[in-house]
This record gives sequence, structure tokens and C-alpha cells, in this order.
Amino acid sequence: MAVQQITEGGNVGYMFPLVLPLTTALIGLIVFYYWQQNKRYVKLGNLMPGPPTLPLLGNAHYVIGKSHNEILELAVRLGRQYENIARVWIGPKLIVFLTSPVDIEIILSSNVYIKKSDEYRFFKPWLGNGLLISDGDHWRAHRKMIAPAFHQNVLKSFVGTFNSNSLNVVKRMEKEIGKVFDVHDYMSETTVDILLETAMGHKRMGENDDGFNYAMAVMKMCDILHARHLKAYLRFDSIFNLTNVKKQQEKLLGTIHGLTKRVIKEKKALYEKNLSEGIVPTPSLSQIIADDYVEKLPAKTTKKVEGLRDDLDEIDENDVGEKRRLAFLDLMIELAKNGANLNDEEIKEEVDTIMFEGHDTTAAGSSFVLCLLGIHQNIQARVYQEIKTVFGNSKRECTFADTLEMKYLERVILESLRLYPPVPIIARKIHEDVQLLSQNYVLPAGCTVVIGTFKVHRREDIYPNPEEFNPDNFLPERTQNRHYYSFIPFSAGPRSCVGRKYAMIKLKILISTILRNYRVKSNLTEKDFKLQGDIILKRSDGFRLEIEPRVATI
Ligand code: HEM
Repeated sequence: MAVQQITEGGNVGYMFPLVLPLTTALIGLIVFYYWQQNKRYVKLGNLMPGPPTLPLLGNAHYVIGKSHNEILELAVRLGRQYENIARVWIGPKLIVFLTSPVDIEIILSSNVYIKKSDEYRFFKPWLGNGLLISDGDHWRAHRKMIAPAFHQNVLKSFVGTFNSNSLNVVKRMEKEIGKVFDVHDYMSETTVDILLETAMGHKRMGENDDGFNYAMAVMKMCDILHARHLKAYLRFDSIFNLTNVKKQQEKLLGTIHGLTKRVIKEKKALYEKNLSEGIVPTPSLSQIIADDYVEKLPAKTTKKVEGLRDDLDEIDENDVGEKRRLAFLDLMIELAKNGANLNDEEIKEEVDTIMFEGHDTTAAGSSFVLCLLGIHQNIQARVYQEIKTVFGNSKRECTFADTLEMKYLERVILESLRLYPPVPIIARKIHEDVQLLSQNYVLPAGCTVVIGTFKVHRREDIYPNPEEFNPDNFLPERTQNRHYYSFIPFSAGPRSCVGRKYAMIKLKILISTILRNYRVKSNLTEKDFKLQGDIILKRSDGFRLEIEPRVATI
């Protein structure tokens, strides 16, 4: 009767057909909510500390409609409030943030918890099943196959490329003298150029060249991936597929995959032609990376690097790589020809992965270093002093041995990676329960674990005055006393960055070459940085810098 009266009342009568389905849906949601609350996954999740939740939404209201800067600020606030462990519910999805080295070690040192979180699927159209996103036996087999291509003796062959491109960027930056400019544009371009040469053996010759188009496409694809992380609606494949961004992505991937495939085809054909004519590449990859290879060369010295502890730290001073100009792609073709289980498609995926992983990370890393040196003139003066000690007034190029002498610059780079880690978080999907150590909680199977690199690096109990830029945090006596998992810009454990040595050598050559030519200046402070933390940590206000020529230029 009451319903009839309302209906006859006119205004809400049209809603009547909706009342029943809406009530049913509401009851359904309430039943689902209470059923879900009793699941073990939810119970274990709710035991962990975290912000108060709303029914069904969980903590989703914290992030809906927020910009990425706001989300980063929120994450930092939560990190301060909840030490070691913080759980967040995005609807029914449980995300647990870990910031204690002892818990992080459990995840990162494991050979089991290596599956990446769902968000990495955005990379799939570009990187396929490449190292970054693959898992299980495929990842294990490829990691084992590809690791030798990053052997130090191989990296030495890249020193010439690092030098020539660093000098090129110094020349290109000349037009910015006296202006405030965004140094990231330059770092990004030179990084792609270096990767083109070192990953594919391909040199960009100028505009309208396919290398140029490829480089532009790599940079734009990185922007699309950022956009998909930043804009909530682009995260849904069904919506993304209807947008122009998807069309643009297809076009860019056409350019990227087109060139990678073509270069692989040409290089394979050349390799086979050479073989048929009895020309075998010497030294071969297996010779270059053989344990006794260095010993067979005319005796020089072999010593251990101080500073960043790393499983690639045994170094020698022989310029082994100089004997053969190498590119990752040639090495993979050689591996495949010598029996490794790598087909052309897989080689393409690995080359694309190196192009992606090596690009944005190093471009952001070098931009942060330069901006910090622009702010901290006293630290820049010490770096320059060290450069003068190594090079004197000589205009010669930087050698591999020189990079080992630049200990203070190394500490500056590491400290910059501590405060501004280019990969600010690492996310894994957990498929079995994990007992944590810092506090008595269990991560339930099915949850997403986020390693909060940015926060770990700023823990006061690990780094005194954690917000202060202090390269002495990386003096050997200080690093020795810290937990290994308290400094993880390159991640750590079996799934850590394969390119970390490459990155460190390249950063040292690039930064020292820029500083030999320019004094970098900035009238900002770190407080002015507007950090944008999505897949790669950047400054949304731009990496603003000024340069002034040194009196003695190279
Ligand atoms: C400062 C520069 C760099 C930083 C901070 C960095 C950081 C990282 C991090 C944190 C990971 C782990 C990502 C995750 O688990 O989600 C990673 C993986 C990886 N990085 Fe880097 N990276 C850098 C440079 C490079 C370079 C130059 C290359 C190649 C030339 C490279 C190649 C890779 C690859 C292939 C992986 C995937 C490894 C695997 O899953 O087995 N990275 N990197």
C-alpha cells in the first residue's frame, strides 16, 4: 500500500522497477562482505596494522581521485605512522608495505617469491616474456643465460661508447649555458643512444634515421606506461583499448619491434655468413667470461672494489673487452647459436627489456645526481677535486681503471640513489603464506607485497639524519655495519638488477665528463623537489639546472 502511495505520488514512481534489483544487489554485497570477512586471507590481513577501512571500499577512498604526488605523500605519511609493516585494502585486494630490512630480506632473497604483481602486465605488449616480467622456469633459464652478457669484461667494451656519448651530450648542452633548463631531457636522450649502441650495436645517425625514430618511440612508450600508472581509468584494459593512447602505443610498438626484429635478422645473417666463411668471433663470449681468461692475458692487477658490496665486485684492470666490440644482441645470437634455448622472439623480448629497464632508471638517476650536486656546491667541489687528481689537466677519455679511482663520485651516486631511488617500490605477488620477522604477522597467500625502497632508505634507525644528502653514508666503515637489505636501489637477491654494474660505470663516466666541462648550479633546495613516484621516481617540477663552463674544458 505504501509503495502504491509513493508511486501514485508521481515523483519517484519511475524508480519503482529499480528498487528490487538495487535491494537485492545491496543485500548481495552485504552477504559477500560478511562472508569475505571470515576468510583466512582477510583475517590475517586485518591483523596487520594499517589505516581504518570502510566496508567494501577498504582504503580505496584514500587513493581515488588523488594525484600521484598526493598518493606518494600519503605513502610517506603511512610509512611514518606504521613502522615496518602497513596493510592497505583496495576493495578486496590486500597490499602490504614492508620497510624493515629483515622482512625485505625474506622476500627478496627468496627463489620462490619471484612473481611480479599484476600491475607489471602493462609492460607485456612491449616486453613480452622478457626478464623483467617473466617468472618460473622461463625467468630462471633466461636469467642464467643472459647474466654472462653483463659480465664485467663485456661491460669494459662499452667504455668507448659511454665516453663518446657523454662528450656528445656535453656539446649539445652548450646551448643551455646561462639558462635554467631541464637536464632530464638530455639525460634521457643520451641514455637511449647509449642503449641503442650497447644493446643492439646500432648507432643513431641523425633525425629521420630509424635509430632516431626508435629512440623517440622508446621515450614515448615510457610516457604511456607512466600514464597508465598515473591515470586510474587507463589501468582498465577494456577502457584503455578504446582510447587514442592505445592506438599511439600500437604505432610506437610497431616502430620499436620493427627495428629490433630487423637488426636481429641482419645480425644473424651476418653471423651465419661469417661462420660459413670460417670467421668465428674472437674472443667468444665464453672465452671472455671464463674464470681464467684474465689470467691468460699479460699480467696486470686484480683487486677487490671497496664501497657498494656486490656479487660482481671482483674486478681486474685489463681492458679485455676492448679486444672485441660487443653488443648484448650479438652475445645473445652467439649464445643461441652455441646451443642456448633462445629463439628470435625471445632475443627480441630481452633486448626490448634491456632498452626499457636501462633507460628511465639511469636517466632519472643521473638527473638526480646532477641536481643534488647543483645544490651542494661543497660536495661538487670535492668530486671535481677527485676528478682533477685522476685526470690532471689532461683531456683524455675516462678509462675503466679511472672509474675505479673515482671513489668519492661513487659515494655521491650511491647517496643519490639512496635518497631518490629511481625504482621507489618493488611489488611481488605472494602465492604462499609468509611469516614475517620484524613483528609476528603472516602475509597471507594471494596478497601483494610492496617493498618500500624509498622509505627503507630514509629510516632514521639506519641512516642518521636520513633526509640529509651525505655521501659519507657510503664510507666503507659505515656500509659494513648496515643490514645488506637496507640499501636496495637495484633490488637485491636472485631477482636484482642485472644492469647495476653497467649503470654504475656509465653514471661515473657520464657525470665525470659533464663535471669536467661544466660547473652545475641550482638555486633550489631538495625541499623544492616535487616528487612524482610511479614506476620511476621523477620530479614533476622538472630537473631544473644551470651550467657554467669550467675554465679548462676537455
Ligand atoms: C640507476 C640505474 C638502475 C636502477 C636504479 C635499476 C633498478 C632495478 C630494479 C630495482 C630492478 C628490480 C625491479 C623489480 O623487481 O621490479 C631492476 C631489474 C632489472 N634491471 Fe635495472 N636498474 C638500473 C639500470 C639498469 C640497466 C642500465 C639495465 C640494462 C642495461 C637494467 C636491466 C635490468 C633488467 C633486465 C632487470 C630485470 C631483472 C630480472 O627480473 O631478472 N637495469 N633494475
